[in-house]
Amino acid sequence: MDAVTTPPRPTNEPVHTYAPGTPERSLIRAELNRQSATAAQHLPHVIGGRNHIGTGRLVDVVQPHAHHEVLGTIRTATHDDARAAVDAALAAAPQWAATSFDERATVLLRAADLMSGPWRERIAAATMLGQSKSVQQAEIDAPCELVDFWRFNVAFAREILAEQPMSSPGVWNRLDHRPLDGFVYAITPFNFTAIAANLPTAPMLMGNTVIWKPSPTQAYAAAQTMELLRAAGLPDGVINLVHGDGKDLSDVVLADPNLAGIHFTGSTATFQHLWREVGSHIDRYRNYPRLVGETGGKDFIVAHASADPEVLRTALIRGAFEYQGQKCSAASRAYVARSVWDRMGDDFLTEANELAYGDIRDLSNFGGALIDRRAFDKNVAAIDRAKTVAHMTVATGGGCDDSTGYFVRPTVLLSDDPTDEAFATEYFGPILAVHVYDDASFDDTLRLVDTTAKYALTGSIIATDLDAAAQANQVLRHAAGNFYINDKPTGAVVGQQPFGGARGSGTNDKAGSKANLMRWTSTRTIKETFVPPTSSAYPHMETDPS
Ligand SMILES: NC(=O)c1ccc[n+]([C@@H]2O[C@H](COP(=O)([O-])OP(=O)(O)OC[C@H]3O[C@@H](n4cnc5c(N)ncnc54)[C@H](O)[C@@H]3O)[C@@H](O)[C@H]2O)c1
Ligand SMILES: N[C@@H](CCC=O)C(=O)O
Repeated sequence: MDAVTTPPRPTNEPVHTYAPGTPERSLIRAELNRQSATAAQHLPHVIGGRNHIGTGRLVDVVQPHAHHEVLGTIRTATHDDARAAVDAALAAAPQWAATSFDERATVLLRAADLMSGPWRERIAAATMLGQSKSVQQAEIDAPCELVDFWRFNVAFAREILAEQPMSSPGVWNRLDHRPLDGFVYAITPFNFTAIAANLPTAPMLMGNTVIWKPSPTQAYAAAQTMELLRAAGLPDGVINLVHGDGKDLSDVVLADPNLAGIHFTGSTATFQHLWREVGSHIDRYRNYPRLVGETGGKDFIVAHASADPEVLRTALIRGAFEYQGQKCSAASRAYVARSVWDRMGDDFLTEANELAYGDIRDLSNFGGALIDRRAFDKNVAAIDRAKTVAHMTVATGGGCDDSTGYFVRPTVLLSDDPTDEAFATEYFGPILAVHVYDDASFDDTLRLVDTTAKYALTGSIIATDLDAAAQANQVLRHAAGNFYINDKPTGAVVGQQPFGGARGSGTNDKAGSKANLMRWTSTRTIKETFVPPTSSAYPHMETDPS
């Protein structure tokens, strides 16, 4: 059992600006140059603490904005690699479960300090190059959100351990927050280095051993994050990093009786596939695997007739087009009252048209490229379809160019039909569908927002009329797990806006919160009776006096 100690009180990691003349600007430039000039390395699996090359298909990991520049190679995990990872996770489990909470937490607190300090530019530059993030977008991801996940999770986990039941005289009740009885499979998306690192490390903090499969397109930063964790003292076999598309890996991992949980972030379709696979194996498992998945979104901004046009314009630009619209939280549908659109629509379209997307090594760019060919093709197809739809106009953008990188211009689709697929389908790119509604139709519009898409991740109401904001807050109660009033629907901060959504957007276990950490512990209740009874008779059984 752990002593009740007090870990350092977390505060959010300060966000650097990288403005001209700042020290961080010179440091990141130097690191971008260094990494760009380094010859591509093979990024091995790390199984049981050992680098493991494997024999699977070789895949290039490239810079999305300059796809001829190869950062590294990975090999897709085979059934043999998967078996080795399962064996390593199971072998490390008893010792890790017996390791005190403080020792487990120390690994993450040290990792957070390394990330905040000496590794800061290295991971930020890797995220920029591998995932095509502007320096500002990399900064709020890794380092900042990742440091926050690690520091806040330690504090939240300590609160969980400290919450104990009441005891009555003569009895001591305790809760033993055990790790799950098996291993956890963490499957992570391309778009956030912080999410990719949080998914294996949250269960690890609670005493579980983990198989971590990052996205192939995030493998470059993931490999460096794994190195950082090892430098912070992560014991061998506690997290086993296995690369690839996950198909062969899942054949083995999902069929293993010791699968105790899946910690997933990615598309709704992939999570549903995994859920079905688990269901088909349900009678094999020793426990019911915990399934935690944060998935897709079709996130909205609703502008009431009282909206401040400048606030709305900024929320739309940042919410829809930062990181090329590749955030699960990105605004991809907007409903704007006609009187407001008349005042800000042209300015908004002009600003969107002028946003600079390009090579993220040029710090003057607002954004970079889409992550890969698949994403590019999906967005091109969506724009091509929109051009053929009678009730829709491509109000700005629509340009696509994959000659050097997977570039799609910020695109606004204006539609008279708010039930069009552009208001319901997640394209995961810089495409915003806008419907301009009559000012008097605010009530109907809110109901439309609630029912058009299957997702419920994030959304915003922009209004200076507080009654209108309150009405939206009420009608859209189930339409978003993260709801914003007079702000963009992106940019949740750990410890401030716990993040996640329901309906088609996931299990809403709120990454970076106590609720999430609770999923990685299997609580045992212990009752100890100091002077136990020695007779089974109860007073009511005594004979009445005659
Ligand atoms: N709700 C959230 O918090 C959140 C956060 C980030 C991203 N997302 C969502 O993620 C999606 C974009 O990310 P993506 O393109 O990486 O998603 P994706 O579903 O294509 O891939 C996610 C991960 O699943 C893996 N995968 C796919 N099939 C697998 C299988 N059979 N076995 C094991 N692993 C498998 C992928 O290789 C990747 O590592 C979007 O839908 C976005 O909304 C959601
Ligand atoms: N938590 C991030 C989104 C993560 C998904 O991609 C945000 O709030 O913008």
